[in-house]
Amino acid sequence: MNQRERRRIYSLQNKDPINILKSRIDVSMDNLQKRKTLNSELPQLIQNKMQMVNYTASMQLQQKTKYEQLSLKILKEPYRALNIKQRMITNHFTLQQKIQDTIAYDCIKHILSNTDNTIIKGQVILPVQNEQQYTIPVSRQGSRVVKYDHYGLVFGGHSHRENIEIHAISLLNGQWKRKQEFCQSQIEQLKLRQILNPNLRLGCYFSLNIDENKTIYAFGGEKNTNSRRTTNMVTKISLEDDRLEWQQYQTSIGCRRNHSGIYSHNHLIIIGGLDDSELNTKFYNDFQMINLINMNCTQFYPKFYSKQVIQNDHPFQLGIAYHSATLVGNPYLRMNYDFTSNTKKEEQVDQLFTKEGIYIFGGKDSEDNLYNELYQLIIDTYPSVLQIVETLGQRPSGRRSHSMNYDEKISALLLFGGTNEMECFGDLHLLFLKNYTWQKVQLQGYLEYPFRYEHCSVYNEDKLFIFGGLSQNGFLMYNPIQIQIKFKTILNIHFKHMQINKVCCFGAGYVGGPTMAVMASKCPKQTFVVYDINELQINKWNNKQYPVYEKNLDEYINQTLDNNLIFTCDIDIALKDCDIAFLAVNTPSKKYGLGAESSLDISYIDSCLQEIKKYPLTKKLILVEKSTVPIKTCDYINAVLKDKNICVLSNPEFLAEGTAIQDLLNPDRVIIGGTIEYAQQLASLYQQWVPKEKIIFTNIYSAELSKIVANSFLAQRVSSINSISIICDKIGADVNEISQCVGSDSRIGNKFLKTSVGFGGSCLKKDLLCLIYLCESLQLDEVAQYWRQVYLLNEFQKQRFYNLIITSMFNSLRNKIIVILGVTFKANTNDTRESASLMIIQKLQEEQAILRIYDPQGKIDKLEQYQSLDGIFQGASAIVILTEWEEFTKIDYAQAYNQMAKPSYCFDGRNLLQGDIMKSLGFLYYGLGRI
Ligand SMILES: NC(=O)c1ccc[n+]([C@@H]2O[C@H](COP(=O)([O-])OP(=O)(O)OC[C@H]3O[C@@H](n4cnc5c(N)ncnc54)[C@H](O)[C@@H]3O)[C@@H](O)[C@H]2O)c1
Ligand SMILES: O=c1ccn([C@@H]2O[C@H](COP(=O)(O)OP(=O)(O)O[C@H]3O[C@H](CO)[C@@H](O)[C@H](O)[C@H]3O)[C@@H](O)[C@H]2O)c(=O)[nH]1
Repeated sequence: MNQRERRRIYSLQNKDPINILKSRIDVSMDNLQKRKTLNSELPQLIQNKMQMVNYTASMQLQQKTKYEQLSLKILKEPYRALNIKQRMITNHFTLQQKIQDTIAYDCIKHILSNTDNTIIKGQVILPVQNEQQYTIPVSRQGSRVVKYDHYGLVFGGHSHRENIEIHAISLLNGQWKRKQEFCQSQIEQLKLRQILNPNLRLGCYFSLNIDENKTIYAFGGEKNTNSRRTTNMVTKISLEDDRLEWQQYQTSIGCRRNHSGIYSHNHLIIIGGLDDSELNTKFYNDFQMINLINMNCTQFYPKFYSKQVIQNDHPFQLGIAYHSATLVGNPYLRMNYDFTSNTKKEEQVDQLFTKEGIYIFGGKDSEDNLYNELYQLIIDTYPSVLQIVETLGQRPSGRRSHSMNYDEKISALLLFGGTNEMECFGDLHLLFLKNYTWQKVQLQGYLEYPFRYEHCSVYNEDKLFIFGGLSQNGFLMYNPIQIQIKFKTILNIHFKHMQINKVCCFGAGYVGGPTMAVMASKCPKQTFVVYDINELQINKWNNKQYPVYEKNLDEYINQTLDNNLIFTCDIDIALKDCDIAFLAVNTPSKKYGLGAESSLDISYIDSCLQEIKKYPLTKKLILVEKSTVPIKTCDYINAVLKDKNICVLSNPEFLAEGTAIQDLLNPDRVIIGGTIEYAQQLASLYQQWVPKEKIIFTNIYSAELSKIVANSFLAQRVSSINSISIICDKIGADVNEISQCVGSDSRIGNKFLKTSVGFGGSCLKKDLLCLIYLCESLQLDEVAQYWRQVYLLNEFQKQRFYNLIITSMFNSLRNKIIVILGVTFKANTNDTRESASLMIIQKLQEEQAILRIYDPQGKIDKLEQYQSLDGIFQGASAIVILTEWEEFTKIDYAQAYNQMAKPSYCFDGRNLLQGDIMKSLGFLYYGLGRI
């Protein structure tokens, strides 16, 4: 670890976190004040904008003469050279007016129309590098990169050694260039020159730019790794084939590093930075311009505006360093554009100019306060202007040593990584200049790699390449990463919340009832009608004797029933003037014919379609598949109802029984597949309580398939852990411990790793079988076999459990009393469909055992059950636990043991009890996969 690194870590360790936190809170409070205007005080904001327009107009008059004398003095020399100064000035003023109008218009347009429905995803990729063939640079911090054709040229940086060479990373595939390729001659020559002249070298924390002639300019930074002194030199490197140059020039501005340097029009604009070569660290707050033709330097003093009001204080009073600055726009465009010829084009150019300038974000001052405003420095006005940009959306938190790029195609700034001293960021944010809205990119893939600061990055097409930097722990980052950005949906259709007035639902079962109750409570302005052909079922709902047992269901029914929630058997009440109809009827495994026991039976869906077909619809009906259906059921619905004015969407339900209300209130995601215009209409309901980013729009087949796949994955996890329980039984390991160890890996996760007597329920098995059937019908035999094994293992686990009971009891169960605890397929539901207990009870009956069955909620048809646990253990030989009801953990097993026949067995099909305690009480205890 070098001295600087030690100093850095020391300073991190010795920072008073409370003070840091306090200053951060101060900054946030301040921002909160500033930002309050955005939504609530819109008219005021617009007024401000208009005042600004008027103000600018009067300023323009006053300044016109001065402007004519002084305009373009610094940056506009090339304009003068082309003798178009006069035209530029005139146009500039009309332009200024338009800019202000555009800003005001943009702002109103955005807030009123809410068009930012783009989901932006970023795939984090680690490009595979071949060390044999490629020149891979050593890890480093503080290096810089510029774009050169399809390469990022990486210069300098600080690591355990001097980094004077240039590396090229392909911006197409993120691979370092082959040794034999890429301007080998230039690099070799540069190296040679550096060796000949050791003063010509690049250190780190400098700024790097490339001009239109492919000449690279570096300014400032540390001279080299050893001395680590700052410099004020400009290094100029020409990479043109036959004009290779490597020159250095002294400038008159202060030596510095961690400044920002931006190339524009033969000038370098330098902002801030710091110099710690001497004992006292000096933070700069100046704006300097280096003329790259004659190396003359000029300091300039922008007028500072905040909220369109001129400020007396300089925003960077205490200096600014470790920030990022990025140029937006291209002054050449304006120079060559004929404003008189084409008004349409003129508008486009105006749009661009509105956003032009150098954008500055982040960094810190000499007292370690972080900046988190976005500043725009407009350099081509006189005087130049520095203003705080009022942005919408979630602005990135204050940070330093991040990186910022600009992409012209999407007109957005891309801000990545950095640190706030307490944490290191791995996030990517986009600021769309179209509407000044920040949007955070949802990253996927190698999520542990992005976190870094003091890195460098370059953007090309839709990929951000990131190299070097330090990790949270201050270690150098080795892996270069690439983030591929995908824009999921850019929607310009506006939500019209009030367009949906009435919603109906076919099916008042486990899904239909709770789903409509929650929807009705969250969407009080819409009416929800639940329709079922089963009158008994409807009566139960209307009399609050719910046919389903779900925690908190009562609360939602009480809130809504007879207000905006109706249960009925009358199809007219359901379909009259209805906007959206959910199909939430049962789709069990088919019991007959082709695909029997595998394919899903959609005859109940079919019966709904027949009802709809008969009904005289008066307006367009959005028909939503809420039931789990076989793939392409949507095509079938369209075929059946082809003469009706309908649109089909797929919106599968992911609630699990026992936690239905919670799942409906906070779904992990809401998937809506189908025509986007109608999907939006449905989304407008969900948006009343589900965060926008959780609503995923897909194509309709993807939505249908994703439901079947999700349940198959869940089944696969249960079978996986159950298969391990079998191994554990053989070798004496404990499957609960394995679940804990394996589930602690965040990639694997700890859910759905509880071993059991086998998964049950109306969904997992039937949906898994539906996937198997799909594979078979597509003649994908290997894939079908893979999934079938998940199903077979589940059957085996049930069989294994009743074999365990029978063999442990010496195959002699006849007339023995066996207590069955639990018949539901899991706890907290009254549902017994496909419950493992059904099979086990049947097998024990075949052994002629006397069964005493108890379940707090579940009831199996035609089977006598105990209403409570009273007297249930008297004279029994065994207890068999089949459902993980909490009530079963609270039984006094010592007392139960005393009442039971001896030997007393306990077969725990859920690993619910503590085996050693049960054994110490005298039980012959058998769990799954545990000693
Ligand atoms: N139960 C769950 O936890 C769950 C979760 C997610 C998805 N799903 C899926 O949702 C669908 C419904 O499941 P469920 O558990 O609510 O079923 P369910 O059996 O509890 O309820 C279905 C209801 O539909 C009614 N019905 C049948 N034909 C009808 C018709 N033509 N018109 C009106 N009503 C009719 C039945 O009478 C019944 O009350 C299934 O496809 C299932 O796979 C279920
Ligand atoms: O670690 C575990 C988790 C579950 N199970 C068993 O797996 C079965 C299914 O459980 P669960 O998925 O919680 O219940 P369901 O209500 O059937 O819900 C599933 O099926 C629904 C209907 O499609 C989906 O909406 C849900 O997302 C999906 O979890 C039950 O027998 C559980 O006891 C285990 O054995 N071990």
